[in-house]
Amino acid sequence: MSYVDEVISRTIKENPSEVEFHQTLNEVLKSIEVVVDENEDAYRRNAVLERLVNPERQIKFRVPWVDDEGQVQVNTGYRVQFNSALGPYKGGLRFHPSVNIGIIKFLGFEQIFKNALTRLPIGGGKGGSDFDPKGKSDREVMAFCQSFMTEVYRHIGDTQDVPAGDIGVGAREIGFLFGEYKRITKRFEGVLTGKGLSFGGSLARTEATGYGLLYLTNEMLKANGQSLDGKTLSVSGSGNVATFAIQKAQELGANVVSASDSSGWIYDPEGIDLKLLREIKEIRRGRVKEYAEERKSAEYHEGTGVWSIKADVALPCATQNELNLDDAKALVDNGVFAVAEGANMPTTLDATNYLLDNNILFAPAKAANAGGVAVSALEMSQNAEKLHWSFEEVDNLLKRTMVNIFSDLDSTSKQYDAEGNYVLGANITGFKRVVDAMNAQGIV
Ligand SMILES: NC(=O)C1=CN([C@@H]2O[C@H](COP(=O)(O)OP(=O)(O)OC[C@H]3O[C@@H](n4cnc5c(N)ncnc54)[C@H](O)[C@@H]3O)[C@@H](O)[C@H]2O)C=CC1
Ligand SMILES: O=C(O)CCC(=O)C(=O)O
Repeated sequence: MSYVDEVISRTIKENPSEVEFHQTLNEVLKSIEVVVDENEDAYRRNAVLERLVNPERQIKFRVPWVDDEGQVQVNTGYRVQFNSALGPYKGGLRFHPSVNIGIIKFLGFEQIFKNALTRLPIGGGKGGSDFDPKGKSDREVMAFCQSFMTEVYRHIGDTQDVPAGDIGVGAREIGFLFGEYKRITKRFEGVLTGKGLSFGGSLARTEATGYGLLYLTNEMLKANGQSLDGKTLSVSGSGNVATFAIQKAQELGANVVSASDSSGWIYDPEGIDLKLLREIKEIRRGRVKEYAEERKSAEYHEGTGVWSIKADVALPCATQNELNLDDAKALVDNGVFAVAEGANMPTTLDATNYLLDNNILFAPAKAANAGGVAVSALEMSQNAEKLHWSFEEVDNLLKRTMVNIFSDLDSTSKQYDAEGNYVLGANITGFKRVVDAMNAQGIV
């Protein structure tokens, strides 16, 4: 059995219920096998893969809070500090009822390589809770965030571990978490990113993941003789990533015809009216169904199925495993020629392989959505020097980062005789950077 296969099977055996973590382990480790084979003796002796797949630290804790009826509720909190070879642990917090240790570990493992791709000094981590902010009052969300921070503050800091948002954690939650950190520690520092602009947040962080996705997609299309101008785009999700992906795609001349949430999806052939969608999602905290009730050109469909739309480019921006093999077949049948992942691991492994086998341009999440964490790292820099940069400065650095990431994927895929396989390009580029740093730092 190869070293990679040994490590995959041992890790699965030791962590049997962590199915999403198994999925990313398979994707990443199988595509870097060629590099591992070249260095097998040294990697085995130094247990490089064993150290890579085992988090440096994982913290699980109780989060008790009081709801509006006076009832005590108890949720579970997690912070997985996966790898600090390149810098302080960095990665978001997810608040969603589906959260468990397997999901946080998959996200944390992906984050290691994503952060490496940005070339910025950030290690990989992730956290969250099975708390569901949906339907909770602001006071309940605050009570939860304060309780969460009461435990997690002792493990984080601006040079140790810097959490941020993810699903269910936006500006409101980051504000509550920051306030509690400051109260407990007496420190006003860049311990979280995605903060409000008046207390250390960076311009363009809110837009960064969605904008970055489009900058990278644009590069991928350009390198393959295509452009976004005049193309039809199907997008899933209607949260932070989807919103700013839609906005930038429209600015680049594309017609975006869909969005979704966990209840269903909308199809609007005249193009998504982003002002209406944002009003429903951000102000009313409503469902995408309301969009179709208010806009004549739109239809609403309950459940899944957003990938059955005829389009040129698809951008999954909702959640993991939202695009399966049947969806991938529908995309190919409907003429989609490019897929770029805004969400983390939205495409199942068999769907990814089907798309690659059918020569669909495919930008994997750890490259395509790295713009968010890249601007988070720029927020850390601004906090460290106690300065604010302009929107244009940050946006230009974001654009440059995404252009560089694509260039790295492209050249690595060519170097390993797999031109156009950006999954392999991303995994090998990220892996080499992390492992070089780990090796230089000794056995830690
Ligand atoms: N916010 C950020 O900066 C980054 C987010 N991501 C990833 O992007 C994805 C979306 O995150 P955000 O937009 O930040 O979260 P969000 O909480 O702002 O929005 C999530 C959206 O996905 C939808 N959704 C959730 N579960 C769904 C399901 N089962 N089916 C269909 N829709 C579903 C929700 O209704 C919501 O519209 C996640 O995979 C996240 O990990 C990745 C990089 C950075
Ligand atoms: O901005 C950050 O630190 C986190 C972003 C994130 O969670 C992600 O890239 O998945």
